[in-house]
Amino acid sequence: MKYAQTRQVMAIAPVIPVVVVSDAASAVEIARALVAGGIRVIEVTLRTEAGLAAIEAIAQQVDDICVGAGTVWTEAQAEQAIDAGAEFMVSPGIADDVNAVAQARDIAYLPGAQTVSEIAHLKRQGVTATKLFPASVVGGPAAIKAFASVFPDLVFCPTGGIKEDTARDYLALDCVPCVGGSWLVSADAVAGGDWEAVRLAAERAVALSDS
Ligand SMILES: O=C[C@H](O)COP(=O)(O)O
Ligand SMILES: CC(=O)C(=O)O
Repeated sequence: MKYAQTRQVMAIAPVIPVVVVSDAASAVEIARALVAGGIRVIEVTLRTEAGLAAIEAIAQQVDDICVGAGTVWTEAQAEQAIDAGAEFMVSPGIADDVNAVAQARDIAYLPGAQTVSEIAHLKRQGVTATKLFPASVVGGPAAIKAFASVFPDLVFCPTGGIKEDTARDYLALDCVPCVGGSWLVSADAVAGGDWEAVRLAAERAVALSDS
């Protein structure tokens, strides 16, 4: 069982941008803008029809970015995402079938948890890195501190309700190498094709790792 790759993905940038795309062409533009701003990782959710095609397009057309699939719930979705070029997978909660595919195909995987019992379940499955979702609702940095006290060997990628002005509070914790968030790629920027706004948001996100 290899989970080192998950921590490698988490080390790429202080923020994993989570995107919901409506077409593959704009997904490629988003990915290029993120790379131009210094963020070389992107999680494309499978919440839209375009998700898989977007992952494939980014994998084929954008250099120097680690593309992953988010909102992966089923074995079939996991297989399709990896075949499309996903280098990591994310689930908002526990999805044992997806974990099994991740292990079988030796790919990075970040499953979500909200409670101590869910984290304990993931740990029993061999998971050493989990996302906390929705982080702001579950209790924010204070909740992560409490979870870390009983799971000192785990790292977290809190996601959900985190913004540019609150990300540092999470990143200040030793057990949080990165956070996830959709704020870098706003719906307005995508609707207006404002890739410069995405690039600038990515630049500011890179700066979050400055102490
Ligand atoms: O739907 C949730 C996103 O995946 C991440 O949450 P966010 O939009 O609050 O950053
Ligand atoms: C919330 C998230 O990251 C996901 O949908 O996978």
